[in-house]
Amino acid sequence: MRTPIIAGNWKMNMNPEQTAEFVKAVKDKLPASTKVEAVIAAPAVDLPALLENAKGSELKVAAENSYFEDEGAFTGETSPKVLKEMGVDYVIIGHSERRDYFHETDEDINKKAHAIFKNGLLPIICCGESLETREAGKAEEWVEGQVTAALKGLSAEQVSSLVIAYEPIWAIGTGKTASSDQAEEICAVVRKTVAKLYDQTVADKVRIQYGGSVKPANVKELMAKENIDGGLVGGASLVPDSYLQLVNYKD
Ligand SMILES: O=C(CO)COP(=O)(O)O
Repeated sequence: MRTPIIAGNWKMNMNPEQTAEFVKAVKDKLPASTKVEAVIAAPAVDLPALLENAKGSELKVAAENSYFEDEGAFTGETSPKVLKEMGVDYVIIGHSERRDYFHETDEDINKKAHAIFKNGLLPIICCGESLETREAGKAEEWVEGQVTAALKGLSAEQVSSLVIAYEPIWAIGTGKTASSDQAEEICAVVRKTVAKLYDQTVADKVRIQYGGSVKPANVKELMAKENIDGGLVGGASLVPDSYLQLVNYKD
């Protein structure tokens, strides 16, 4: 019922030429978007190359961040209104790297979610605990808190259409994947939180990704879990062959 969604998050890697090369290498080998949605989230500077080369293909395009205002004196920020005009589909918000290095708060992330919907885009909202929080036995309540704060004021219809990515910080770029059971456990908490805030119908519609050292070798096991509907993939999404193995995990 929920269409799986595998998104590469390139982070601050790749330039426009590499972006064009990548898309040319994958565009004819992607699954139908009704079977698995294949997404690439690229740095803002690469989005024109990504959009241009992905035209007419099954590839969906995401920005890695956007601001909560449409325009104005906000030096260095990216307008969600312009992202929509360009043809972008999704925007990642609340990635742990943005929370940690750029001090983004739950409130900022919530404002960004509203701005993204206002402009007709869909957010991929990230959440996830640190190793310290996990070891203190507080992962579930931490993630529940982040999800609750991010969704504040959004309608049931909006929440039904968005994506939440559970990315335990200790598993990002470390090669340490959460076991599929650990990932499933917290993804189930995310869904339960949505059910508590809205209702079970909304919770059954929201798509939940796992992120943190996802690779071709573990994608099938993760995707087999009941509450995992997709992956948000860093390192393994930078190479066409590995990206294609991920999005074609059903074959
Ligand atoms: O942060 C991530 C995706 O947003 C995960 O990165 P890695 O897949 O490189 O661990």
